[in-house]
Amino acid sequence: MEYVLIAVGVVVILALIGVFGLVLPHNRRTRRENAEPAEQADRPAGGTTTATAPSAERGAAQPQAPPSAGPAEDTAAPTVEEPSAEEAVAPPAIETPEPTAGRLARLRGRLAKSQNLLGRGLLALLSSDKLDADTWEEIEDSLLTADVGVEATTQIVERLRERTKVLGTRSAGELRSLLAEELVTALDPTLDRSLHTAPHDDRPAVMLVVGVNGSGKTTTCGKIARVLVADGRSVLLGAADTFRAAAVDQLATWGERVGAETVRAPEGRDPASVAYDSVQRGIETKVDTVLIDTAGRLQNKVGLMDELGKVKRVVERHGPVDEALLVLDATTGQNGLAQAEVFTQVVNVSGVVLTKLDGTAKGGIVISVQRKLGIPVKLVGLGEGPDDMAPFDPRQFVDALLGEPAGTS
Ligand SMILES: Nc1nc2c(ncn2[C@@H]2O[C@H](COP(=O)(O)OP(=O)(O)OP(=O)(O)O)[C@@H](O)[C@H]2O)c(=O)[nH]1
Repeated sequence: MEYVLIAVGVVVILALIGVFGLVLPHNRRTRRENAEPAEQADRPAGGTTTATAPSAERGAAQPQAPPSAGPAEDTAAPTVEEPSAEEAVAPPAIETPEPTAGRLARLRGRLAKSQNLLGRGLLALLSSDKLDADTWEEIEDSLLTADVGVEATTQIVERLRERTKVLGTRSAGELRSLLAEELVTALDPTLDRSLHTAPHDDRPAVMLVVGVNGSGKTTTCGKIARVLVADGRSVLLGAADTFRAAAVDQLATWGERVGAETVRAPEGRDPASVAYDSVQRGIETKVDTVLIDTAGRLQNKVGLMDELGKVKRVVERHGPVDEALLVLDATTGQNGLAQAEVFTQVVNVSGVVLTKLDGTAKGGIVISVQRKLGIPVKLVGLGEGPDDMAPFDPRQFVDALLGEPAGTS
């Protein structure tokens, strides 16, 4: 009997070992098998995306992950972002933009970097005990470093030299006003800097916004819409930058914030037709101004310029473009200027918007842009905030650089 019980026990133990021996390895295998395709998926999928950033590779391997705001947005298969039920019903709060008058004075602190180099730096040099050759050289260097450009620098220095010689006493107040006068003259205060945004009898004014990508074009369109709304105009936005879905969404969001409609089309659609439809819609809804954001990819210059030319021609079937604004990034300095000239060959640029002046000490770029292109700077961008854009005024700008006029010393 004992032998029978022992035999039964052995059989039971062997049976249990058999069961776990099969089950446990199987579980381990299952996890590994599950893991393997995911690991493998990383490799080929990462290779097919255009972006090389790791985040883009992860995005491809994990389709359930939310779309990142990084380079993955540029891939050929955009994620359709359906608004949630809440977003769909919640009416967007309409904001009241700040009035434009006095914005440059209010935002003067944003010019801190240029104030140091062009303002305080030059004033300190001019106030030196001896205005000898070395000091004049330093003054010249400061102007060149601030991107004023060779021609304008030579002119400013020559005139300052002459006038300080004629002027016997050199008080701080006198030097400040001398420098201010020369800088204002270099900025040509006689240029027409008004924005042509008044509607015609039968159609809205049309404004085209052009420039290389990353210069701040879409942001600028949004800020200009706010400037126009603040000045009492009704606005419609045309999202003709159909290369980047995110740019279209970005523009629509700017529009919603000030109650402006945005005409948009699926990614990749002909920008000229979006631009045409925008003006058509503007005529139907009787808005004052239609503001059209365009694409600025420079990888293929000929293609881009052909496209821009087409946008302009097609829009002009409704009537002439009233304002073509070229957006330039102030931080790119003289390089940006070379790119800018290409745009002026295709579009009759009527004004420049100089963005990111808050991020550079090279505020003198305003002078060289105007000289080189022969086009007035009409607006300046002074930050990322929605109302961080100001109409450009040479005197206010120079006052902001030099600080309040000093009392006589
Ligand atoms: N500091 C600062 N940043 C700015 C200013 N204007 C725009 N930007 C920033 O510049 C970046 C690029 O702006 P976008 O408006 O997307 O540029 P874009 O030219 O439309 O670029 P694409 O749509 O790729 O063609 C954003 O981060 C903006 O917030 C400015 O005046 N100052």
